[in-house]
Amino acid sequence: MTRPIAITMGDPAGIGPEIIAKAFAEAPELLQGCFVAGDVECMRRGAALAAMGRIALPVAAIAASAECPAVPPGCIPVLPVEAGRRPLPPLGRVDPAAGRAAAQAVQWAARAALRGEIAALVTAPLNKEALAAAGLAFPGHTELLQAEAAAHRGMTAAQMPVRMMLANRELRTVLVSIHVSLREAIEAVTFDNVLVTLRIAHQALSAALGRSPRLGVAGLNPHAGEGGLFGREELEIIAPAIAAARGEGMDAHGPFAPDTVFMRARTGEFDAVIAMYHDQGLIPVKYLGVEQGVNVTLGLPLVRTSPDHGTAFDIAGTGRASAASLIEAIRVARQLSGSAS
Ligand SMILES: NC(=O)C1=CN([C@@H]2O[C@H](COP(=O)(O)OP(=O)(O)OC[C@H]3O[C@@H](n4cnc5c(N)ncnc54)[C@H](O)[C@@H]3O)[C@@H](O)[C@H]2O)C=CC1
Ligand SMILES: NCC(=O)COP(=O)(O)O
Repeated sequence: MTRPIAITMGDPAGIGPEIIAKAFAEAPELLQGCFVAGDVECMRRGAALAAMGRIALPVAAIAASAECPAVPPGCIPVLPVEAGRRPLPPLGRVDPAAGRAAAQAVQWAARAALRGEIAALVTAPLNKEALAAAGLAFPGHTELLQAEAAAHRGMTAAQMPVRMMLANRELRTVLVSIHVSLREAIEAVTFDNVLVTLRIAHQALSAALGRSPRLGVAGLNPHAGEGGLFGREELEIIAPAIAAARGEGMDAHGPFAPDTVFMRARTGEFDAVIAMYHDQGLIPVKYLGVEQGVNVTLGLPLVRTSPDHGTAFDIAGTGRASAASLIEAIRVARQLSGSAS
């Protein structure tokens, strides 16, 4: 039997519940066998927003993921992950209770995936300020999932390196560092971090593509340092890491000027670009359209995807949020987990 896919509710003060309900309404076949890990009342509010005055999809509480197939089509199955009822958090602002609820859903789904109960988890966005306000020490899903997976295997987080990949149908980028200041990100451009990023990207994309991926590596500095005129990280750190990766049999190239390497990948020269820090890699993908991008965590012993956007507090409660990126994330989770719809 195909195992179900859990969609975590995200921060209930944001657009998560609304876009999940829209995904159930707009892509019913793809969503078959999916259930929401979260809160029933938050999902009912999301379903009402998604319906925009029409009849909202019904929300059915389930007690276990195994009950998912018994829920009739056209109904949103929700597995409550927190005991008892809480007041609905206000929409569109940072709220510690909402941050806690979002984190509990992710923790529940991570553990269910690690014990093999679900095929994959697709995470609706959470708000990092709300997560911190709730007292959680993780900057985002990526680090939280890394900690859960490492603990499950009896390892430290450092022993289970993970990387963020953002991808759409034209471009993939894998990041050397994620949620740190730009100053720290520059410090994180080390031989080991670049080589580990190449290894993780190579392994994940080899499995996905069925061949060795062509990896283009961005430089850190303008013009990839212009032979040392604008910085020496390319000469002293990035090029040696690429040479080591090539020595391990990877099809890695660069470092290339960061302002043109994405264009080169998009026109087919590389399967993915290794970006030296968060914004270097995410801006090109997001600029191609927030509705297309999917965030995939590489290096975990589970499948996790997510839309490429955040909680969009500015439009929460207006009914204007697009479910396109979430639907794409569910499609990719199905592909990666081999779970047919
Ligand atoms: N996977 C996740 O959990 C992610 C969480 N975040 C978090 O979300 C919070 C807000 O981040 P922002 O930088 O404001 O980015 P954001 O992606 O939430 O919003 C940026 C802009 O895009 C619009 N937008 C986003 N998603 C949309 C959608 N589905 N339909 C229509 N318009 C949409 C928003 O209205 C806003 O104008 C932060 O706490 C951030 O850390 C950000 C990215 C991913
Ligand atoms: N900018 C992407 C982002 O912040 C998503 O982070 P995560 O929650 O997937 O770790």
